[in-house]
Amino acid sequence: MKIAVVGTGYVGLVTGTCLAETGNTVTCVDIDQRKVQKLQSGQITIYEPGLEKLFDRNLKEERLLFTTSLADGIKDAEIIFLALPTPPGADGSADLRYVLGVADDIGKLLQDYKVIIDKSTVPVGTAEKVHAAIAANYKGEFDVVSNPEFLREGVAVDDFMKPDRVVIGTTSERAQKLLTELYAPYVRQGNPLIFMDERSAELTKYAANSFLATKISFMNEIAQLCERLGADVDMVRRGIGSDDRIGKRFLFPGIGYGGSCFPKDVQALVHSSGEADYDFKILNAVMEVNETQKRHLVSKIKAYYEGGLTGKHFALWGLAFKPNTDDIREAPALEIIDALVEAGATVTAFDPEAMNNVRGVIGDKIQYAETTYDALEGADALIIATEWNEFRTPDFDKILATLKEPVVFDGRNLFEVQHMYEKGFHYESIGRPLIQLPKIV
Ligand SMILES: NC(=O)c1ccc[n+]([C@@H]2O[C@H](COP(=O)([O-])OP(=O)(O)OC[C@H]3O[C@@H](n4cnc5c(N)ncnc54)[C@H](O)[C@@H]3O)[C@@H](O)[C@H]2O)c1
Ligand SMILES: O=c1ccn([C@@H]2O[C@H](COP(=O)(O)OP(=O)(O)O[C@H]3O[C@H](CO)[C@@H](O)[C@H](O)[C@H]3O)[C@@H](O)[C@H]2O)c(=O)[nH]1
Repeated sequence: MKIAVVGTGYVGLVTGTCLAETGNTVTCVDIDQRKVQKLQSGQITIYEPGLEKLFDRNLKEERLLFTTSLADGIKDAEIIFLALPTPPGADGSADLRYVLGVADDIGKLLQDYKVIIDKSTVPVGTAEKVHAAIAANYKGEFDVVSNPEFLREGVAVDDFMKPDRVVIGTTSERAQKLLTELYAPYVRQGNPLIFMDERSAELTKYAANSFLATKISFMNEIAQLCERLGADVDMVRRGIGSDDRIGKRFLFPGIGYGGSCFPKDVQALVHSSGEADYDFKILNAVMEVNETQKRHLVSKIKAYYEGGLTGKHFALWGLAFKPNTDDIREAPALEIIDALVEAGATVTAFDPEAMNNVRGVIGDKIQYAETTYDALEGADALIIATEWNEFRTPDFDKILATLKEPVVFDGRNLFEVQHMYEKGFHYESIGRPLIQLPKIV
């Protein structure tokens, strides 16, 4: 099939590349000229494991094309995906200006039947707005479908190629037929294509993200309780996760959820609820708990250094909002940095992929290390903010030998508490017992 993908950011590039991989010809459109030039010249613009190989192959075989011209991009396409940003507005609502702006442009360009698919995360009723924006300028037949994307950064290729499910919101039989054909190679393993109306599909996306965020905030509160009651959240997690009804995944406490989706989507659903005259109480609490959790590790650090943080120097492992991505949107590590610097401390950070992005945003507010161990030079303590695999089995003796004092604040519970104690560390993590060593400060 001939496909256009409008918006070549994270979702657009993964969608375009994975659709080309099964033999479709995909033209990706973006207004960012530099991005398009880079992609045309064969340089991938995001770090996503496994994507580059597919990108190279499909670019070389001319199934994957890039342009800044919407008219050229959609001219021959049967299907147009919108993978445009929907950032939070000042009031928390999803900003639809990009989606509706492009819909308006598409309306001026359409000449024959096409299916316009909304892959962006958008509030209930957006498919109708997109339809109206196109219909204002185009009087022929077309369909607008809500087809939310559930991929996770870091495993996005697998999530797209072998999705748990594909949700398709449309009541048009013609669009259903086309999308059944398009997605056939991806749902071969028996995972379902779930058809529903547009509004339910739009809400499904927000419900999924909000439910997962709720799971995380719930576990962060259990972790808070563990710290107060002398229980171990790792044990509680295993104890409840083995019940199929609860499930093992997304039960990891930490430094709060971040990334480009959960914070904005929970906020947007709360806003939509308000507009529908409904107070979504659970989600308000989920957001409040997350804000508290983002400050929790720094609270522990401040409590440890009774004399204050002025003049203290910290090594920070991890900047990306989660491992296997260079994405730093709403990364909790950035809030930790702000709080430490504000309290008079200095920071040297290391992240395997995200340092360039961080440099672009906060510049020399912190120092950047070449390796995990370089970051430790001259530091009073180590702080862990992202659970990259390479941080999981470090050379503890080297850490002991390099840090000024053997102190580790771990926001991701990477190490065994007992092991750290035996090694001689003062080790604080989230929701687990603290085995007290004599204070060093
Ligand atoms: N990032 C994820 O993991 C993820 C997963 C599922 C769903 N989503 C949703 O998908 C949508 C896109 O997210 P993203 O992370 O890919 O965003 P992004 O910011 O990475 O990419 C958006 C792209 O759209 C381009 N763009 C903006 N205006 C344009 C226009 N008028 N014409 C053409 N291109 C234009 C931008 O230049 C940018 O390259 C959002 O609604 C998001 O909530 C994201
Ligand atoms: O047990 C857990 C699991 C995750 N997180 C945090 O939650 C955030 C989000 O993680 P994850 O969901 O893995 O990352 P995203 O790539 O943002 O993916 C989410 O957001 C996407 C955009 O909407 C959706 O498509 C995905 O299905 C949804 O998982 C990160 O800060 C994680 O550190 C935890 O704190 N504990």
